[in-house]
Amino acid sequence: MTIKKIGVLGAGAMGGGIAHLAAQKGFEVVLCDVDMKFVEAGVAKMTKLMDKSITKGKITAEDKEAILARITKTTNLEDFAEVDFFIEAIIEDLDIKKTALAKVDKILRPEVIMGSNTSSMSITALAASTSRPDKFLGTHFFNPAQVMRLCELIRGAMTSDETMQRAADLASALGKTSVEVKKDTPGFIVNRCMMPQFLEAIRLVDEGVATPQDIDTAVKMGLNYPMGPFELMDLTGIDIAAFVTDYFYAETGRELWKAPHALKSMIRAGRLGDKTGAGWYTDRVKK
Ligand SMILES: NC(=O)c1ccc[n+]([C@@H]2O[C@H](COP(=O)([O-])OP(=O)(O)OC[C@H]3O[C@@H](n4cnc5c(N)ncnc54)[C@H](O)[C@@H]3O)[C@@H](O)[C@H]2O)c1
Repeated sequence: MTIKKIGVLGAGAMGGGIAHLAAQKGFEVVLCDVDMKFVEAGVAKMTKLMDKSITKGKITAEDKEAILARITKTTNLEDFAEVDFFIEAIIEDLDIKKTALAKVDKILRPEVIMGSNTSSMSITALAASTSRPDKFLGTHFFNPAQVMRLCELIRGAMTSDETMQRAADLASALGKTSVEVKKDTPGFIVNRCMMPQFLEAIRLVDEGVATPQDIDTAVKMGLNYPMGPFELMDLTGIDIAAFVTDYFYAETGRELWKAPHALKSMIRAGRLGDKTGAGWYTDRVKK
């Protein structure tokens, strides 16, 4: 089956980005959320981004109209009946995801592959809520999906080789480099590599070795990273970092993943990063 139409459930930061990317690449898209206002907000965000691209001469007004025309906006799951590939990008809650996936599974044609954009949950557990665990995998895009080059493809316990190959082909058609995560492990590859760096950086602060600012400077200048760990945590959310490390600890019991004191203090103080106006830094968000 040739993939022409992609279904995306959840029109937030990731679902909206994936829908935009797919429509840019010439796919028809069905974008669904619980309320039309969320779908409209997702489309408004892509429209704003495309208006900027027009100003910069990267795309034309006709390109923008063609991209938007490829997106069907809906709150009705039945509209997924004709899609050739499905991606779930809703809230990071296992029960809510499982309930939604079970409903969508009944609507999709039997041969259609289902991907989840979860950043942490077990692909095997999500797949078990459907009748097609062999045709279910993790399709982990990064934020913003239109820009970031990677897509992690995660095997659940039952995912078939054919499903992995077809998902890799789709990722490539979407302009992404994909990597195969052979086992359904917490954090997959990227978050598993990134979290120890966050935690070690926080421990350096706890030990009084250096300030967040100096650690960021050291990492950027010494390792040639585009951002330091504290800047990146402020951008992506300190609560997310805490959630992820608590989840890793609960799943593995390894001391390595125990949240350091300074991380807990930030959460208790309600300093969650840019979204709350302050995090490790107080001057990143423009008033
Ligand atoms: N934000 C990131 O940086 C990032 C990066 C990679 C992966 N992820 C993962 O992607 C997924 C989506 O994250 P996000 O940041 O886009 O979240 P978000 O909060 O921006 O958007 C989630 C959307 O899902 C909708 N939704 C919730 N329940 C629904 C349901 N039952 N049916 C239909 N729509 C529903 C919400 O209304 C909302 O519009 C999560 O699993 C998250 O862990 C996020």
